Amino acid sequence: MRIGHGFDVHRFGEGDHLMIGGVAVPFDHGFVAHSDGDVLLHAVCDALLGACGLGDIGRHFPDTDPAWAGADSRALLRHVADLARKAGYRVGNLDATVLAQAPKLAPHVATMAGRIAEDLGVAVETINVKATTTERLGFTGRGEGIAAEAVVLLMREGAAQDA
Ligand SMILES: Nc1ccn([C@@H]2O[C@H](COP(=O)(O)O)[C@@H](O)[C@H]2O)c(=O)n1
Ligand SMILES: C[C@@]1(CO)OP(=O)(O)OP(=O)(O)OC[C@H]1O
Repeated sequence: MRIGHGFDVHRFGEGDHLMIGGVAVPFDHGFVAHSDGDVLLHAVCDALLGACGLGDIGRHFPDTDPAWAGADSRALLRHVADLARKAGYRVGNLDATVLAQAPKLAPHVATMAGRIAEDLGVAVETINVKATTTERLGFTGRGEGIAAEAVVLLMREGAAQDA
């Protein structure tokens, strides 16, 4: 078994929606980013890469490379899932938290979990997505941006589910 942790932050800029967990959430700002700025999927990518010992998202998709300008982070996640499979691992479970003062994310977390499950090729029960405010404290609490954390457990392909 291998454990991985991912963390990402994106600040707000102009726009009318936020991409979070592969879902376009209507909002009065967008994210400033090289890609679509999907802070949750970036944290998930980093958790998977970390568990495999494969570095981080910036190593695989440099933000200086025009190939990733405006990239759909679901495509990045599918690529990372493929790397994990090729390294001989499958996802045991994944748990993620989005730190956002606003918008309200509870109505979207089930859809986010479904999209992540689809991209990882696992059952939706394997994925848990939740949200918290930071009680108006810090940069998320001041509404300057959003952070996300993810923890993943990878199993050796062929190992029992609860091993
Ligand atoms: N952006 C957010 C933040 C939180 N929620 C939901 O509200 C619950 C309470 O949040 P606290 O920060 O007061 O713990 C939290 O458990 C989420 O269900 C949300 O939907 N969107
Ligand atoms: C995803 C990548 C690549 O487009 O860029 P951003 O969208 O800026 O995201 P970030 O989490 O800052 O870094 C990873 C990047 O390399």
